[in-house]
Amino acid sequence: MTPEFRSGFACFVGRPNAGKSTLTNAIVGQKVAITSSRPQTTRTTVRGIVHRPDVQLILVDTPGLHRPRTLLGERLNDLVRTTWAEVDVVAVCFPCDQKIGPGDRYLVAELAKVGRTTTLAVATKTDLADPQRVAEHLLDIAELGRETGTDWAEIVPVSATSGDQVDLLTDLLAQRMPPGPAFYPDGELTDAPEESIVAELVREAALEGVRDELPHSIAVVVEEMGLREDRPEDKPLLDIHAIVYVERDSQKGIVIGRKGARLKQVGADARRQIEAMLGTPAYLELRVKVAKDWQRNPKQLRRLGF
Ligand SMILES: Nc1nc2c(ncn2[C@@H]2O[C@H](COP(=O)(O)OP(=O)(O)OP(=O)(O)O)[C@@H](O)[C@H]2O)c(=O)[nH]1
Repeated sequence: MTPEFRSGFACFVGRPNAGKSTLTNAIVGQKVAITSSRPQTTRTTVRGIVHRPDVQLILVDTPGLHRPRTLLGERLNDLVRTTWAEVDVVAVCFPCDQKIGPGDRYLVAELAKVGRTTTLAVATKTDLADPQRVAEHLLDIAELGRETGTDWAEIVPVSATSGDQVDLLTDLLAQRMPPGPAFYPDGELTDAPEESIVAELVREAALEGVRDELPHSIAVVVEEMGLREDRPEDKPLLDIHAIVYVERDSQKGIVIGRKGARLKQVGADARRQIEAMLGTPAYLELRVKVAKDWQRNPKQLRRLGF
């Protein structure tokens, strides 16, 4: 008898910078979610899809949960909680290079309130800690489970960067998917529309090297995207017009740079990534606009897709 097909959803949660996006990418085997060394990079729920002969595992990448200070912050937290309630497995990431802290406790306690999904603990970034420290970290995670009444289905150490134990984690997640038919066609790796992937790649490039509060002020919207007409079939060109939004005039200057140098670099970096991701040469036009205090303004948030 062939085993029953399984299919379901899992998500990684954890404090900002815990390595959730990198782990999603490592499991899917292709760049799907954007990553950066800056916390709170992830804003949208991007799915990565793992296809196996007997299982389909859909990974949902959520923003970090934090104490909300703006309307955007509140919306993000709502999005996180909704995701927790809907998925089959939640995997909490605890980076090995950092001690368990109040942020982790808050998150696990909040997660315990949702209380219906299977929870796994993942000790991420094992390559950054020596074995002794990893062992201590695993004990701390177990202790946190006892404190919060969380019954970890597994505690798995992994390194997304070196790939160590990534396959094991994938197996453990896959095993916990419920029986059911596939949700997505074979071979599809993400259901994020191409426009949103492109917008995220532009945002990722724009975040490179900016400091302080500016990273949180940047949002990108793709206004128009389509294959240029009058091109020979074997030489397609994708035209993309995107807008980089900031919150204040002063930030506009920073993003554009001296004589437009920074924006040009951002465009070149993003275009390379877009071409690699979509497999088509692209022409990318970027403009920078100010959307005053968009993180606090409901109308602006809607326009920017939140
Ligand atoms: N050495 C090492 N670095 C890692 C590993 N996983 C992630 N990182 C780095 O940690 C940083 C944060 O990784 P992300 O995957 O963006 O973290 P995240 O949890 O998705 O972050 P947010 O979206 O901000 O919540 C990046 O600089 C990654 O390169 C790992 O296994 N080993």
